[in-house]
Amino acid sequence: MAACLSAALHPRCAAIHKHNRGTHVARAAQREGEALAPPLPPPPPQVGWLWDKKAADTHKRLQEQKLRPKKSLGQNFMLDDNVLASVVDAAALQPGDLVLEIGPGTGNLTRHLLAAGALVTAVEKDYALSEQLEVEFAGVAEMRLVCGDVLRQDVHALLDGMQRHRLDWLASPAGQAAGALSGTQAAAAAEGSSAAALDQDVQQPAAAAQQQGQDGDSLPQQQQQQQQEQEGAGRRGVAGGEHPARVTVVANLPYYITKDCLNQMLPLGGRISDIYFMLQDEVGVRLTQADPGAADWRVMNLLTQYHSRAQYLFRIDRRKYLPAPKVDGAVVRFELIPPHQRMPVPSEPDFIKLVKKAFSQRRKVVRNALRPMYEPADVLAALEAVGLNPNARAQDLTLDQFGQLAWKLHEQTGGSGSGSNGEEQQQQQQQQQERLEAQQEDNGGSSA
Ligand SMILES: C[S@@+](CC[C@H](N)C(=O)[O-])C[C@H]1O[C@@H](n2cnc3c(N)ncnc32)[C@H](O)[C@@H]1O
Repeated sequence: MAACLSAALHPRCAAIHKHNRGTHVARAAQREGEALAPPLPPPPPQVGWLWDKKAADTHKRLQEQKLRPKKSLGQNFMLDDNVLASVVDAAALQPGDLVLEIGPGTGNLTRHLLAAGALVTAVEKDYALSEQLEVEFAGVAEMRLVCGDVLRQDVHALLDGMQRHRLDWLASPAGQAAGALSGTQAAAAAEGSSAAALDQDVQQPAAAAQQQGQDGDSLPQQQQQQQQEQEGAGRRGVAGGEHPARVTVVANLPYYITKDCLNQMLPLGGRISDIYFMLQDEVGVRLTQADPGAADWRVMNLLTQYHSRAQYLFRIDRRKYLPAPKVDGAVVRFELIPPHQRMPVPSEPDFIKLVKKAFSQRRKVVRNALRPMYEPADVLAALEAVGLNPNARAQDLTLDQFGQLAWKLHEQTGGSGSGSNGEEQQQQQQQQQERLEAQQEDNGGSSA
């Protein structure tokens, strides 16, 4: 059997990786259809440097550091290592996978991610906690810390930095030994891989690794453009440097930034494969179980469905957090859909604008809510043409129905009703054409 990555990792991680090796190789074998060796038992929590600090001791450690949880930063630390282990287990990380962690806090989740062999980039807004993390993880080649507000990051630059981190790491003794695993990993990676070419930004990294304080408003357009360039990038890489590696986002989120983080990350399918968010239970239920026609069918449901397949994984008792919030938590997985696999629409930015506008005045029927983007008479004609109730409200429509409405309005108005200028429209049509071509290629060249 090929040498294990874990043996070459930071020596203090070795004991934990010895366990993980069994689990990861077993998963790879499972994908190859081989007989499975019985999985190893979970590691005793005290083993190794990573477990010198238990999540349950968070309160004591904060006291020693003369720190208190900050409500303003949504600091509800997870005290139960079993919950954290379940989150990381659900993410089925392979050694060498890239993980973006939002809000590492006291590092409780971070330790589990590192123990799974991930290369972690963690963004923490709290300066005092960042200082502690810097000390704790000093010299750990698998860990990068960014002190800043995740919502103000240029996420593409952040992701580029993560891929460079991996290339640097692969060139290090730890990564070199990991290369010996590539045969097994490649087999595991084959599932879901789109055999993509190396993304240029990985070879020629963008100049800025992070731009704290950057105007957040300018990001979506830039993200969108880069996203188009990244279309087709592989979801999973192998241990070698030829492909961008799979990126997973994992976070125990401050509840109050959940929506903003989803808006920021959901459109990044193609660069990010999955997101595992620990969020408010009620939000998790709503995002994954609400149906059209119900009061809790909101714009975020449509955007979530458009960009991802969301799955409620499990509930978390509020008493497992420090301090305990007023509501329970939950873990939700968002499997991101790459741009060319999303539901086809005439123009993605216009489609999103249309959905948001339709929901902006929930009590109004869609044809009135969409004013002045579209004339009510045009909307009425479009609704009737696609067989929808002319008095439909936004919360009555499914994602598909919004798609049909967008196409019909586009056909009727030639796209002019959306307020786009001609140049934008041309660009959007070209992007749509490229998307269709990519889709046809995915379907083996058939135009069906
Ligand atoms: C719910 S706590 C989770 C801490 C740790 N991951 C855990 O599971 O115990 C949220 C963390 O996110 C950090 N945070 C809050 N807002 C942030 C932001 N905008 N960007 C990055 N980190 C943020 C907080 O300081 C805190 O450490």
